[in-house]
Amino acid sequence: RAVAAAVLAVPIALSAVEAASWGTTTGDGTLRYVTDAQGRALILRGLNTASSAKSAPDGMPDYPESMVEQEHRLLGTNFVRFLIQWRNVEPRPGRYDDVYLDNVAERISWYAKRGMYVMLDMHQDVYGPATNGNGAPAWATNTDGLAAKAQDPWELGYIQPGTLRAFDHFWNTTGQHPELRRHYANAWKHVAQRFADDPAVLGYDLMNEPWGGTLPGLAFERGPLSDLYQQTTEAIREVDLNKWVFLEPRAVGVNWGLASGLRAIDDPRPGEDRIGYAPHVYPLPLDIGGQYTGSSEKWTDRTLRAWSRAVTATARRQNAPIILGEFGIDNTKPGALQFVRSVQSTAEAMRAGQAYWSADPNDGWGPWNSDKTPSELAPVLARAYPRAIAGTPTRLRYDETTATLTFSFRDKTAVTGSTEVWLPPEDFPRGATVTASDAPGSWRQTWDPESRSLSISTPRTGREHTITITPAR
Ligand SMILES: CN(C)c1ccc(C(=O)NC[C@H]2N[C@H](CO)[C@@H](O)[C@@H]2O)cc1
Repeated sequence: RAVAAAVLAVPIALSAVEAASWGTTTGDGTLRYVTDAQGRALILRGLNTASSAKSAPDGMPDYPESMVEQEHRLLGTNFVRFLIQWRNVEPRPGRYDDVYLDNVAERISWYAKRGMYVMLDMHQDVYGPATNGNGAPAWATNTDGLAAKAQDPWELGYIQPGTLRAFDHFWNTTGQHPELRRHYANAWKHVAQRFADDPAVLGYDLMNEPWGGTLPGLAFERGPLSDLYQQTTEAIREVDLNKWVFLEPRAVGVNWGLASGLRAIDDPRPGEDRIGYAPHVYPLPLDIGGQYTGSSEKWTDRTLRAWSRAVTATARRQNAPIILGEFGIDNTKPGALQFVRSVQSTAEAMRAGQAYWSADPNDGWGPWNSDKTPSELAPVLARAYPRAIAGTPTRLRYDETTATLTFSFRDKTAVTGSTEVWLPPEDFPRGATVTASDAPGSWRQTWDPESRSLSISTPRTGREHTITITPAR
């Protein structure tokens, strides 16, 4: 991995210099929030499900409904970044596989049954199976006969000559395949047509970890990547005016904390844009094999602060809510669980959604062992959080040392319902003690031990509300 990062670091160093010209604002966190049918701001927590789908012939993750129930109960998840693939949506040019989409719809219903939200992620790594990756169909893969051998580590596959060529044709950098981006946008249009009326589907993550082939990072993002996002958003809006469209920056560099060059995308829907920002974070010190200890921990923390500033700056440019689409680590590494807590705290301070990579059992990264029992990561992911806030959030923090959850919000017109908080059994075995900044007697709380859900209704006062929740003694 160190070799991979070093080889890749050259273009990054160049774009880092370029990126510096972009600068980043400190910002005060996200501007906007994804809201539910009652207008409440959603704080989304979930898993990426799942890497096993990448190689499955039917494109489905090896993750039964019983595991959805288990994660919802043990981790309190209310969200999933669900992997879908272009190869399964459009196995032949212009021909869509609706049986595949029926299978996706069934999985979505497992989450819907539990009040969970689904973001569909059009996943790719290293372009597609024909270049030893996953995602793109064979008919859309043009290597011109150049080598695209499997690599160890796998990331080096991105710079295989054949893979670079496949990406260059897709982005039409070669000028020889303008049809491929159109097919991609129309594949998304077909998916959106299928799920436009499914209330559990929150929106569409247009491309996982985009790579520009031979195009350097910022030119790639400002050019063909932003063009594809605009083209695809317009195609989706022909059939779906309401789901959120989520954009990812280029992976290399931005996952490490560099600024993104994405242009702001115009959403043709009537009313407010519904464009979200869904970056990933994989700090370079850990990506090149370091562990979250000593100097590597300090560098990683610097990375997380830079990442937060850069992501907030890009989200501001787009006026977009933020969902951290991926973060993860090999749990066997020293300091791994503390790293996960650091990322959770960083995303909380931005009031961003979070999806951990990944739900797959037995890969040493996820919350499940190979026998599907909870791993040592599970209680770390089982973190108290407000699932839906009856206003505009202004502050969110969980102090794991004292198991104290504090959040603040302002009243917002047209919001109905109460604020809903999930509390894990480990930290809140006997429920919670709740204090509010509102006058005693003006607010109410209800605790449901079965769903571990705390409901808090607050009066409309025009003043900021602050709620503090600690374990009941
Ligand atoms: C050279 N390029 C383009 C590159 C290198 C490395 C990653 C990566 O580690 N990604 C982090 C995780 N994300 C994927 C799934 O989206 C996982 O397989 C990686 O662990 C991405 C791209």
